[in-house]
Amino acid sequence: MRSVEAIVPLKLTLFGEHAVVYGYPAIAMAISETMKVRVEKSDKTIVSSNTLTIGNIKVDLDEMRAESSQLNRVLSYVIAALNYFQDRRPVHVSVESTVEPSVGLGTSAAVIVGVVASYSRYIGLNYSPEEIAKISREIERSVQGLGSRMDTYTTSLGGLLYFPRNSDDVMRINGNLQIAAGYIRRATSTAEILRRVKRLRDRGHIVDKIMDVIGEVTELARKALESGDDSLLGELMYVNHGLLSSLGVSHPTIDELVSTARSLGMKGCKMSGGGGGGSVICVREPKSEILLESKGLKIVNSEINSTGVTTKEIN
Ligand SMILES: Nc1ncnc2c1ncn2[C@@H]1O[C@H](COP(=O)(O)OP(=O)(O)OP(=O)(O)O)[C@@H](O)[C@H]1O
Ligand SMILES: C[C@@](O)(CCO)CC(=O)[O-]
Ligand SMILES: [Mg+2]
Repeated sequence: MRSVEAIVPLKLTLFGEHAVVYGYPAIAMAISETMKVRVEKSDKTIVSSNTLTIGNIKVDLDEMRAESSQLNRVLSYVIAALNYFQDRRPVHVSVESTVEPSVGLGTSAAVIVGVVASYSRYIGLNYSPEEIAKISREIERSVQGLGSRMDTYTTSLGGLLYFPRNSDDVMRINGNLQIAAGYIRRATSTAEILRRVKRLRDRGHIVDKIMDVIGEVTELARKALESGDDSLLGELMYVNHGLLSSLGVSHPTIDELVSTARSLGMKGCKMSGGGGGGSVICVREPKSEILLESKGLKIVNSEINSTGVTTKEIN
């Protein structure tokens, strides 16, 4: 076999981001916006990507020098995913993404899941989606230091998923939600925002109280999803957004968007993912994409993806 291509869905966090890192519940959804990761036979280990901030790069990992710290940071998830495998063969890893990196859509998780899924199949391992999720979760945590299982599990397994409180379980939610989503570029990474939240939490108990309320909002949202109550779900999005804003993880443009949506009587919007800019979701209605675009957000395909990561061999 010459190569293996993985198609990985990106994800949106519906409720509970940041709090989930500390054991509170969360809800996320895999979406129809996807990333392709291809592993191909090569003489040397090379990584190329069409979307990284340093341009359309091609890097020879075997010759990459340690002092290249910018490169190291940008490629850290790909490198960690390849290094997970003891059976290291020279390959060309190419990442093709329709969205920019680090926009709150789980791009870090998608890159890892894509490499783990395609490389494992390339060397003849037959991992299940659950195994890919578990391995990818450990890789993401090893790079970021902090983080939950949410993004790696959602991009591996697909669907609308509920992550229960203080547990390693993942449950599928039997519900349907039409959402509109978009993103603005951000200057910072989720890893950096996670460190900021941790510093804030280490300074006092108020953060745990806020996260506790986020947890309660998430539980109510799960019930609203199951009963198809979009108007309650939308209200809960506004509340969750306000709580995230109080943790300092939002962004002026996004706060303004959410507050404009509320004053226009729209059902509900919130930031989604790590924050500091990045993604926004709204309960889908005729005005929602117009509002997102009017504030400069790039719209993403946000239909539900139910398959999770898939791979195919190319001969
Ligand atoms: N196309 C890509 N090619 C290679 N690496 C990528 C690509 N896209 C993202 N990454 C890696 O993921 C990092 C971004 O991860 P980060 O967690 O900050 O964003 P995100 O996963 O989109 O957001 P969130 O975690 O909030 O959902 C990049 O710095 C890079 O290391
Ligand atoms: C901010 C966070 O909760 C979601 C990022 O998409 C981080 C994590 O769960 O690992
Ligand atoms: Mg990430």
